[in-house]
Amino acid sequence: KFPKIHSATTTAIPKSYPVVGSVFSIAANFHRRVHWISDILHTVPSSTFILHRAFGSRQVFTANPAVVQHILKTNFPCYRKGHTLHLSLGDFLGNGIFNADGETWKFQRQISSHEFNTKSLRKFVETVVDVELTDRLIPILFEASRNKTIISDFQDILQRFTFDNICIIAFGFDPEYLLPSLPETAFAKAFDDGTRISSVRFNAAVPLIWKLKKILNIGTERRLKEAVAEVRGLATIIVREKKKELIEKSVLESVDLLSRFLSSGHSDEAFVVDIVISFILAGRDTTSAALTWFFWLLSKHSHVENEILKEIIGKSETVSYDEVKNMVYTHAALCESMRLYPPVPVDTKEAAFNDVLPDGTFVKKGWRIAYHVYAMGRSEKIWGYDWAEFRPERWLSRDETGKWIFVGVDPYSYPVFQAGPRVCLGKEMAFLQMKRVVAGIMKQFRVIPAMDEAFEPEYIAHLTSLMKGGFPVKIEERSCTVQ
Ligand code: HEM
Repeated sequence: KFPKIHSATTTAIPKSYPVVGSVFSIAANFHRRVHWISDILHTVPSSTFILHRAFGSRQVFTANPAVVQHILKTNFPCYRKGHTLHLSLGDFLGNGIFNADGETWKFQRQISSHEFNTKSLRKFVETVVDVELTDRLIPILFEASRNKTIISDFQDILQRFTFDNICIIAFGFDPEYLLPSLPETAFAKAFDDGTRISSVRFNAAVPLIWKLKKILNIGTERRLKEAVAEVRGLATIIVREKKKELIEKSVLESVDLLSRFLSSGHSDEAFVVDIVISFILAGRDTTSAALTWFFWLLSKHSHVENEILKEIIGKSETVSYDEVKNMVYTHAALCESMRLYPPVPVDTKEAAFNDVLPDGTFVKKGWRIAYHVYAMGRSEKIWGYDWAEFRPERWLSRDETGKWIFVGVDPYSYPVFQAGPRVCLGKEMAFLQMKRVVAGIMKQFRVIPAMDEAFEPEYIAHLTSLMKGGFPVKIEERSCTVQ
């Protein structure tokens, strides 16, 4: 039993005033907005409510699977990224897939889906992930275990790992961010700032403030401008080099996403840069966040650790692509961990026309509507009385020989990867990467939190989630035995 997971409290829908709506409550809870909205959703019987923002703007929040299915699939044409997202994220993401609707989105989705076919995924695991694991991550963990030093932030190590991985997939460029010296790279730092400031814009209680700061070029808006210039500057250099490389090569040898877009006839630099930036955003902090919480939960649940070890023992030294695919229990444990700590806690759309949700809620054209992944993962209505337990077995059954079989759940009750036509393109890639990393680390090491036994880390989120303050750990070499 794991009782200390953030427990829901009864929280009423905030009071709304003329003109300013619930701006005071929104501002007061801004630092804990994910938990606050989640608590309200657990309190209201319909699991859906309308938040009144300033100047008549409205945002619907829901944790109801039937409503999620309606938004993401049944009435997909109505629920788009929309104006507010486009405006808030546009400076950083341009027209990249995360910020695109209609034909621009369709085109990017079509071309990039080739990057996720079986051949590309196998190559990703057997080259990109394996090399980074063997040459960079394992040596760092080995040094820490041998010298008995504390790794002050394992989350940072995992972020560096996934950043290198995704840059290779997206650009064919290795930023070498995970090195023993843990270098500062201007590109990664600028990327962080760009994401954080864009997310604050999107969630702002009074958007007029960031708009004024932008006009005056001060504070965070000034930093955003610099960060965007840095990210786009480097990305443009890489695009130009890649263009030259593709002219020199008689056949297409590169398999990165950038090469695919350039060879599909798209030479507009700004657009190709947009596409690549969205992919880096998609692939970097999502899997690192998932792995951070996974290793923390694992340290508190020895029976789960043992089951995973049983699955890993007997696999080849560098666990192969096919072996990784078949790690059923580990797959379930990752799903369970992301249920409680989803890498993307809230996802927002905007209504293109008036609509009525399946629960009767009226949605006016232009309103924002968000499905709350975090609240849904902690909903007793969806997961039952034991929702607070970390129990991978809820995703599994046994076949007649006693082997684990994975039993999925309806994606509208578990929209961790979204669902419907815009379901996450990198879902399979993410699982392969995470399972390969888990196997690689757990085969040799135990990851032990270097924090007080009773300390419960805090879940926070910008666009993706984070363990607040980082994850300090000790690393112990494992003699691979199952207790
Ligand atoms: C645990 C890891 C991951 C999680 C939980 C996750 C979750 C999500 C979610 C919730 C969305 C919907 C975002 C939105 O439209 O508002 C999404 C979209 C997307 N994801 Fe992932 N993601 C993960 C890893 C990855 C990876 C590794 C990649 C690629 C390298 C990737 C590529 C994408 C792309 C391209 C989209 C946009 C799809 C579209 O709009 O058609 N994701 N992901």
